[in-house]
Amino acid sequence: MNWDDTAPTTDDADDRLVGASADGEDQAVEAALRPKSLDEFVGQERVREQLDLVLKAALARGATADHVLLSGSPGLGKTTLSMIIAAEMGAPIRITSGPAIQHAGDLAAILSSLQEGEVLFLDEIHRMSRPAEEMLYMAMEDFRVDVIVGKGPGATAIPLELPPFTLVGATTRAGLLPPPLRDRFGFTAHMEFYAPSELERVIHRSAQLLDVAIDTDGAAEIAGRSRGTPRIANRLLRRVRDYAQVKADGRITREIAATALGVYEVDGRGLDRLDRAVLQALLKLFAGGPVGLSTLAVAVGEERETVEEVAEPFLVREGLLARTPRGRVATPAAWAHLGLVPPGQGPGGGGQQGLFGT
Ligand SMILES: Nc1ncnc2c1ncn2[C@@H]1O[C@H](COP(=O)(O)OP(=O)(O)OP(=O)(O)O)[C@@H](O)[C@H]1O
Repeated sequence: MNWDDTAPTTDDADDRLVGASADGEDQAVEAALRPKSLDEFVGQERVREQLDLVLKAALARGATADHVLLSGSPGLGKTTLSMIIAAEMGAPIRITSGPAIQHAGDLAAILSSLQEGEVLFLDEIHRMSRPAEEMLYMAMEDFRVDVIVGKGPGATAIPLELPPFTLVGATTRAGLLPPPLRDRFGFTAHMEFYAPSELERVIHRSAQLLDVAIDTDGAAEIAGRSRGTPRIANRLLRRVRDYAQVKADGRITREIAATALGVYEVDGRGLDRLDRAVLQALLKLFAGGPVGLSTLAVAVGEERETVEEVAEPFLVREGLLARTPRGRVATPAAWAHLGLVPPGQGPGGGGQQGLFGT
């Protein structure tokens, strides 16, 4: 057990410039930067096209849209898309999350106060309590809930009719949803990470809304470091804007963006200090592995969970690190990224040249 209050937790560690979760500042600015319609929503072409059909067909029938499940990593636009669904349907939206619904009664209170056609956005739907989840099954299918009154043998179920509504569930872990819940969604969309060209469009759009001057190369530089995630792109844009205002004439060019993000220790591929520390330990101390997770964590002075949950997913996704049954292994791309030479591959086969060069 760890009694060290000052040790970084995974939450602390994700409170970083390239963390995908929203921090306080993000929440304040995000409302202003959210696209308001499907046309404004950048990327995710297939999801957009399919959703457009689902919504238009429902509108044409004068019906409420089918329930929608959105899965994907944080910051890819699930909340934004749920608001767009409501806007496109001309319906109000109610926003809540799985952890906020711990009792079936909490859910019954929300469901029974919905208006006809309203969109209920349930973020982190996989974290709802079991009894609430079971109540949701019936609500989604039959627009009805049974409210249990009393306890024990005298308890009675009072059926309560609900107005038709659209549930938009969001989850980062679609695999954790019980099949009966997953099956009740009429439309399921998996949100992918964004291509750099799509993030450039997000950045140009946000720069315009924030009244920041940015050229094409400046946007490309920020996009390349944004880890496929619009939330990170918007956050990096704000930090680069600060730098451009203080150190230059306010205009963001490639050079300004690269220098500013260098100050914030976000490298050309979007790795930050923690990511690079993990890679450097793996390459320099363990010759590229395989090495066990705990040993690697001790070497970088972080918690095991921090390395596993905060740094590794992106390193694996980028093809820089592999998780194997024998431990963590660096890929050739990792050696190249840090400008190091794998053992045995240096001039003359000696191997270690350049190993401590950066
Ligand atoms: N496709 C997009 N086009 C433009 N901006 C986007 C897009 N997707 C997301 N954004 C921007 O990224 C930010 C984060 O998006 P959002 O809050 O919808 O993500 P999320 O997937 O709901 O994240 P979380 O899982 O943490 O709730 C918002 O400010 C939004 O403006």
